[in-house]
Amino acid sequence: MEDYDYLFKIVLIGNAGVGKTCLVRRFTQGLFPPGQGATIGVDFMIKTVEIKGQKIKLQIWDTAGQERFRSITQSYYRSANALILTYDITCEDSFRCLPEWLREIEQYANSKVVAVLVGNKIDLAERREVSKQQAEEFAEAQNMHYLETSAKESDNVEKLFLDLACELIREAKQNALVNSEDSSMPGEGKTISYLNCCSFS
Ligand SMILES: Nc1nc2c(ncn2[C@@H]2O[C@H](COP(=O)(O)OP(=O)(O)OP(=O)(O)O)[C@@H](O)[C@H]2O)c(=O)[nH]1
Repeated sequence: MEDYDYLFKIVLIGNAGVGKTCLVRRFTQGLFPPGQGATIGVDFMIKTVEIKGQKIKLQIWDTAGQERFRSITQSYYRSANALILTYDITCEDSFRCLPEWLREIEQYANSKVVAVLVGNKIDLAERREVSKQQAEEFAEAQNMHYLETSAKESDNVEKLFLDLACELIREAKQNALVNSEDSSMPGEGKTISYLNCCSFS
């Protein structure tokens, strides 16, 4: 028997050095690794969380941002339930590359994937190169949620993953509802109560 109610696959993508590995380590291990080296290919971690009495197993895939690993990392997009597209608020270049990453998502990910835009390193506010408003407008235009985080200070990191888990539960329930409507008898399977436990805003 499975020891969880839901299993979701979350993949982190974005330029090299924006802090993907640190976000994953902060969430899964509660630490900020000193002298974190570049990811080679893809790394993988699991964290089980409990939301409203349900056990949610999160499979978190941390991909290398370096261009030379792109063909390996792309192959992980397809089965992702969610993608966390990360940039560094102190590095405008990492923000300017976002359209390129969106093209990758369009090309390789499932069309139903839930995508979240994350601006990391807000502890370095004095070095900010991308305004929050700029990023919010970009995310809104792309129909994505947006959140700013600090893996170093642990700001919004739990919120990021837990809100995402809530969103994925909602999606899964909605899909189950649509599927059951396809095959249900009249009057059956028409209602569903959302968890409504958290939101990105
Ligand atoms: N100040 C600050 N530094 C951070 C934060 N997150 C990551 N860093 C630093 O940024 C550098 C890169 O972090 P990584 O987590 O390795 O970045 P990555 O996106 O996984 O990089 P690749 O594996 O090359 O794709 C490291 O020196 C981290 O210590 C943060 O929230 N604040």
